Amino acid sequence: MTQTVAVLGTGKIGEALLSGMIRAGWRSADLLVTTRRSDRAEELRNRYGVEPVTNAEAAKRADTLILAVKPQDMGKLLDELAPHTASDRLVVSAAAGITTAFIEERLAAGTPVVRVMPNTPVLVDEGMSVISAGSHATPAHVAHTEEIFGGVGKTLRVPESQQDAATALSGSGPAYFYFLVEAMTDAGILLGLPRAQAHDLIVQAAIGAAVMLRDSGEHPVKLREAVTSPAGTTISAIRELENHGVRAALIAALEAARDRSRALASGNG
Ligand SMILES: NC(=O)C1=CN([C@@H]2O[C@H](COP(=O)(O)OP(=O)(O)OC[C@H]3O[C@@H](n4cnc5c(N)ncnc54)[C@H](OP(=O)(O)O)[C@@H]3O)[C@@H](O)[C@H]2O)C=CC1
Ligand SMILES: O=C(O)[C@@H]1CCC=N1
Repeated sequence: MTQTVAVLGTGKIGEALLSGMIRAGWRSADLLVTTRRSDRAEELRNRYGVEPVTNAEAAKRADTLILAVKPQDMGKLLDELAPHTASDRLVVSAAAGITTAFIEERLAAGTPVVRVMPNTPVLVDEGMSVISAGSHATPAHVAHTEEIFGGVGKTLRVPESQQDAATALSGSGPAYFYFLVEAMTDAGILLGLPRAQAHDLIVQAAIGAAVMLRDSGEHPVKLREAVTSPAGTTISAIRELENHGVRAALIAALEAARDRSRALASGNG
C-alpha cells in the first residue's frame, strides 16, 4: 500500500528530512508539505515537486504526519489538526521537549504518536535520529518511523525519559562541532594562516577524526593518545584545554541543553 507522508511546518529540519526522503526514493507524489507562508510553499513545490497543502488537508490525506514546528508553535498546530485527524493516523513529532503525552492529550483518543529527535546531518544522509514510542504506538508504527528516518542516517530507540538527554547530545550536537571549528579557525588566523586555509585544515582534521571515531572501533582516549607525543605539541594544547575547564564547560553545556529541552515540554517556551 502506498503511504502518504506529510511534513507539517517545513522549515530547516522539515526540509532537511524532506530532501532526504526524496533522495532515499520516496516519490514526490506521496509527500505533502505545509508551511505558514505561501512564498515558502511555492519554494518547496519548485524545489522538490511536492504539493503544499493546509494543515487540515494534510491531516485528512496523509497516513503519517511529521510535526516539525517549533515547540512553542506545537499547541496551536495541534488545535488546528485535532478536528481533522482520525485516530488511525500516525503522528511523528520532531520537536524538542514536546512529550508524546502532550500530543496524545490534544488529538483523538488512541492516536499513535512517536517522538523523534533528528539532527541536521540528515541533509547529507548522516543524521542521528533518536526514537521513542508514545502510549498508543505499536512496534509497526515505530518500524515505519525508523524506515523514514533510517533513509537519512542512523536511528536509535530509547525510552522517552532519555529524549531530553539525546536532544542535548545528538540533536544539538552538530552545533557544538561547528562552534569548535569556528573557534579553531580563529586560532589559525591568530597563528598567521589565511582564513580559508585555516578553515580547510581544521575541517579536514575534523572529518578525519570523525571517520576514525566511527570506523576504528577505538576508544576516543586511545585515539587521542596516539596523537599526543611525549613533550610534544598536542599535550601543550591539552594542558591549556584542561586549564580553561573545557571538559567541565562541555558537561555544563549539555546539562543546560537537557534542562532547556525539559522546559520546552510545556509548549510555552
Ligand atoms: N534545527 C535543528 O537542528 C533541529 C530542530 N528540531 C526541531 O524541529 C522543529 C523545527 O525546528 P527548525 O526546523 O529549526 O525551525 P524552523 O523555524 O526552521 O521550522 C519550523 C517551520 O514551521 C513553520 N510553521 C510554524 N507554525 C506553523 C503552522 N501552524 N503551520 C505550518 N507551518 C508552520 C514555520 O514557519 P515560519 O517560517 O513562517 O516561521 C517554520 O518554517 C523544532 O521543534 C525543533 O525543536 C529537531 C532536531 C534538530
Ligand atoms: O536548538 C534547538 O532547540 C533544536 C533542537 C535540537 C537542535 N535544534
